Amino acid sequence: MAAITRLVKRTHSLSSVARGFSSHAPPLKERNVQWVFLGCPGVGKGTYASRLCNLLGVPHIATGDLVRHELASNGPLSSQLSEIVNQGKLVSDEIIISLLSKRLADGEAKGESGFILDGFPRTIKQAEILEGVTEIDLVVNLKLQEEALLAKCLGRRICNQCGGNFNVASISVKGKNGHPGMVMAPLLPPAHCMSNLITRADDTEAVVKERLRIYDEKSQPVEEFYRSRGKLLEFDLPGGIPESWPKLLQALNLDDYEEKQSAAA
Ligand SMILES: Nc1ncnc2c1ncn2[C@@H]1O[C@H](COP(=O)(O)OP(=O)(O)O)[C@@H](O)[C@H]1O
Repeated sequence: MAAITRLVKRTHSLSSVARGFSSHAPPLKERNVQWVFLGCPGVGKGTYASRLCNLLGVPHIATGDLVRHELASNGPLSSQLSEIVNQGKLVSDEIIISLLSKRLADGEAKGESGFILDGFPRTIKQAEILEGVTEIDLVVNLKLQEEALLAKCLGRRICNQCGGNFNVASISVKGKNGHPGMVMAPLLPPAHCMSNLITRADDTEAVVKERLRIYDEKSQPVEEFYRSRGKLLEFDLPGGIPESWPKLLQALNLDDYEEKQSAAA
């Protein structure tokens, strides 16, 4: 705790996060969900978190997107950030908290309520800071067999016009050690995006391997942090989106919710 207090004193980060989050969060029934998505690079946190956000009407806040946005802005942090991100390392807690607190404060000014955080917290220190300022209702830990993770990262493509996320990898993992095999079809872009596809600079084999190593070292302990608080929902992805999405909704008790939403639409 002292270390966090020091971090906070040095960066004033706690007060700025607290400004971003409502410090006196209303009881759960009166506010939207405050969830966290954990999982290795390539697991699909962004895909499932953003689908759930559309369903639940809460913002999808991905710290990786905040970092990429800052990088693209060519602001004072850009060159420092590009070096860190392109080596697959983690950005400092200080920088990430300042980006996140600004995003939360901007959202609050626009009347946003609730969130799904994707890619945060990634260290125990970040988890402790978050715990100090707001209540997290649920932490979803997405899991996928390791063999599929690298292929999924290498297959990722983004349309530089519409911002859509796609995946050109066709993945087939053989069953072993009691795990069933799985097939994941590519998520191909529509024809008009084809010529606009780009690959993230940090989705090269060497950098993805380093990100996976850093996940094991720094982020896996965050799973235990939430497990010990009874907040962790483990979810083994059974395949691609068509197989996984309905099962994830079931696991979250939202299968009815989706039907009601589409009936109301
Ligand atoms: N919470 C965080 N703490 C530190 N660095 C972060 C955090 N979130 C994102 N980053 C930085 O942004 C990069 C991209 O993040 P992200 O898009 O979440 O990638 P991934 O596919 O590895 O989950 C990370 O490799 C890291 O450098």
